Amino acid sequence: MPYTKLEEYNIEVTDEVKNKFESIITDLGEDISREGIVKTPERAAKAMQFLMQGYHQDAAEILKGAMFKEDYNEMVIVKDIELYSLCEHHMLPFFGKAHIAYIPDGHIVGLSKLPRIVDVFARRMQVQERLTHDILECINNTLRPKGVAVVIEAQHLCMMMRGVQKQNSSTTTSGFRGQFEKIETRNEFLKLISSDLK
Ligand SMILES: Nc1nc2c(ncn2[C@@H]2O[C@H](COP(=O)(O)OP(=O)(O)OP(=O)(O)O)[C@@H](O)[C@H]2O)c(=O)[nH]1
Ligand SMILES: [Zn+2]
Repeated sequence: MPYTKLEEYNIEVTDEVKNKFESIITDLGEDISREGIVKTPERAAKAMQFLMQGYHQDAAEILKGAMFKEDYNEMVIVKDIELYSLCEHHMLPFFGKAHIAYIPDGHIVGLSKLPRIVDVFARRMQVQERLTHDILECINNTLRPKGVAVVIEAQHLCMMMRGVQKQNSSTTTSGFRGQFEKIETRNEFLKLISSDLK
C-alpha cells in the first residue's frame, strides 16, 4: 500500500475493532454503558489504528522521495529522534530515542525522512532489536551509503507497569553497516551521541 498519513480511519476496521474493545472492556470488569466511556471503544479503535499505521506505509518509498546527488563524504548524524512503539509481546508501549548516522556515497537524503522512517517502523508491533534492524537495513538498501549506524535507547512499559516492575532500567540496541563496522568510525559516532546515552 502507498505511504499515506493517517488522517482518516478505515470505517470497517474502526467498527470491527470497536466491537471487540466493547467485549474486552466488559470482560475486564468495566460497565460499557457508563456515560464517561460510551465512546471509549471507538476512540481506542482509532488510537490503535494510529499506533499501527506503519503496516500501510512504505519506508523505502519515503527515502526515495528525497534522495539528492551530492558529493559529501562525511558523517551525517540525526540524533534524539523520539519514538513510540508497541512491544509485540504485551502490546504495551516502549519509548525512547533513536540516533541515526550515515556516510553518503554520492547521494544524501532529506533529513526529515530519517525520523519519518523511524515512525513507519515504530508504528507497529515490534521488538526493539527488530526496530533497530528495520531502520538500519532500509537506509542501507535504499540510500546505499558507505556506512550506516542506528542506536536506540528505550524504556518498556511492560517492564515498568507490570512484570518485573523496574522503573529505571533502559535498553540500548545498535546496528552498524559498512564503514561503521570499523572501530574508529563507530567510536566517532558513539562519542558524538554519547551525551544522550545514560
Ligand atoms: N528482546 C526483547 N524482549 C522484549 C521486548 N519487549 C518486551 N520483551 C520481553 O519479552 C518477554 C516475554 O516473555 P514471557 O515470559 O513470554 O512473558 P511474561 O510472562 O509476560 O514475562 P515478564 O515480562 O517477565 O512477566 C519479556 O521478557 C519481556 O521483557 C523487546 O523489545 N525485545
Ligand atoms: Zn512487552
